Amino acid sequence: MTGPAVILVGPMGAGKTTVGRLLAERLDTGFRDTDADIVAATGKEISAIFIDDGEPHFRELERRAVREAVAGHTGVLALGGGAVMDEGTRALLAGRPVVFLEMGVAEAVRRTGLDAPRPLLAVNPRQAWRELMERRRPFYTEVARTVVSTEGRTPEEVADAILDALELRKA
Ligand SMILES: Nc1ncnc2c1ncn2[C@@H]1O[C@H](COP(=O)(O)OP(=O)(O)OP(=O)(O)O)[C@@H](O)[C@H]1O
Ligand SMILES: O=C(O)C1=C[C@@H](O)[C@@H](O)[C@H](O)C1
Ligand SMILES: [Mg+2]
Repeated sequence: MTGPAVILVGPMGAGKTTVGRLLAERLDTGFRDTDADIVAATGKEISAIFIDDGEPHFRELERRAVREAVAGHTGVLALGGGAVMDEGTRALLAGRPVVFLEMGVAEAVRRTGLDAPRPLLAVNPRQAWRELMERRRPFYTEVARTVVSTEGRTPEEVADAILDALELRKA
């Protein structure tokens, strides 16, 4: 099956973008992120798309961005945190090298508080994150070939764990 060498899924703040970039460097390949593709295509930040156009519109853009990236990218691909909620996207991911980057709520709130605003966590981030994970965990697990914990690991250590889990280390 052609397509990305690694596909990263997981909740906001799991490190898909940070670890994905590192992993692409280690594998000497390209990095692509569907959130960044959507920003580039629309000329708008993700939070602005949510506010101006609504979440359903964002999800439609995301569906298309995932399809294009899975068809056209052979390096490391990070998906938006909510992409796996779409049934067609889950079907597209079947049999591919998908990694679920996992962490607990305390760490999630610490990390997502640090940088870019996440529209879905704007109000009561702790409770919002917990509810989100309850809904999403079965889908992350369903699409994943392997689950890698990001708790207590630096992004470099997470990248190493992914290389081991997918047996991608060069001899
Ligand atoms: N293993 C880690 N340990 C500590 N901090 C981390 C780790 N991985 C990522 N971070 C930090 O957590 C924040 C979120 O990381 P990142 O943006 O890569 O997450 P993401 O999964 O791409 O989130 P989103 O779904 O919102 O795009 C960043 O500030 C990043 O530096
Ligand atoms: O988990 C989510 O639903 C999201 C995660 C981010 O990657 C962005 O795609 C957006 O902020 C929504
Ligand atoms: Mg990201």
